[in-house]
Amino acid sequence: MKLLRVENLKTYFHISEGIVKAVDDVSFSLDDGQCLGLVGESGCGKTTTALSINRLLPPEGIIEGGEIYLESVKLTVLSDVEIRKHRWKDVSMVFQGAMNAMNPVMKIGEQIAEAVVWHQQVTHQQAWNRAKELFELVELEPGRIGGYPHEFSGGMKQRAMIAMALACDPKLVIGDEPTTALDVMVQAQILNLLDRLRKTLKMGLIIITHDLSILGETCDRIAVMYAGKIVEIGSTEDVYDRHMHPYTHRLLMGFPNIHRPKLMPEPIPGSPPDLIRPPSGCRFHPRCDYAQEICQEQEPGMTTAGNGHSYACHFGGAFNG
Ligand SMILES: Nc1ncnc2c1ncn2[C@@H]1O[C@H](COP(=O)(O)OP(=O)(O)OP(=O)(O)O)[C@@H](O)[C@H]1O
Repeated sequence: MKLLRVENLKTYFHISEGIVKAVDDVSFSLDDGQCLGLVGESGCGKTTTALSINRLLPPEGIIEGGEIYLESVKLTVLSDVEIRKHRWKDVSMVFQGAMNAMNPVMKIGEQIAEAVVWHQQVTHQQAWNRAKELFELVELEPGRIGGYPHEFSGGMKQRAMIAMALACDPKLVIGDEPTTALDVMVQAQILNLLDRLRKTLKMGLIIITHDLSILGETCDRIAVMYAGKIVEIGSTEDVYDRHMHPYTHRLLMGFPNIHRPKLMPEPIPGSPPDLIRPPSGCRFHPRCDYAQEICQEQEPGMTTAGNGHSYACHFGGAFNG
């Protein structure tokens, strides 16, 4: 059975300037134990997708259409009280920058134990024992459990945040930019840790990032988002080596790549569009080197390239010459 199914999700923010179509008809799924990378530039709707799954949207954010299923539970129809039973226990999130929001005057171990008490009916002693188990699970030195946040490096704090997310043995963990503030070596260690945990705990994992180049070792599949839509999705190999969407191509060119070490990273000219008034047709057309008239006029549907690989482009693969 699929662990997660997101079907035609539309999440819009209603603000005084208009309606921000942050997630606009997004579909993807995740098998048990699988890791999916959700990638795209800032503002393309990645976090809104994750917050929709967890139903943690601010009041102006409304799920206007589509469904989200966790196994057979339709998360989109649950009341606020019902969804709380699933948060942390079934789906938990490691939030962007959360490691900087730790309580500076509380021992890290106590902060993990507090997360356990918050979500499970256990005594303080049981919570402390669980915190010790979680501490070891995320490969922090047991002797450091009485330390304070300022005594921990960024990578160690991020491990502690992951321990909190695992407090209730979730079926799915969503890491929103879990490595962004960390240096390259520590980034790789945290991604390896998440990958190991996913395999030992048999949980699903979604990694949200703007950096497509970090997902290769960890993810089974990658979904590329642009301006509120998934523009390409497929196995990691297909997205890296046989991608068809010009946006995926430009994202890959934007980061240093061990396969083409002599080439300098090239940023994508321009910036993602305003999602209150997105461009007509293909939303990427104003920034696309291969755009033709049809791209302004018609939104491309998803073209299937086999093996679960599909892309939304009228001229898929045009950059190959
Ligand atoms: N509370 C809000 N009110 C209005 N617009 C919002 C709100 N939250 C997000 N948005 C808008 O929704 C769009 C998608 O934002 P989102 O944070 O989901 O993107 P993202 O890809 O996760 O980017 P980042 O990596 O910067 O978090 C953006 O245009 C953003 O400005």
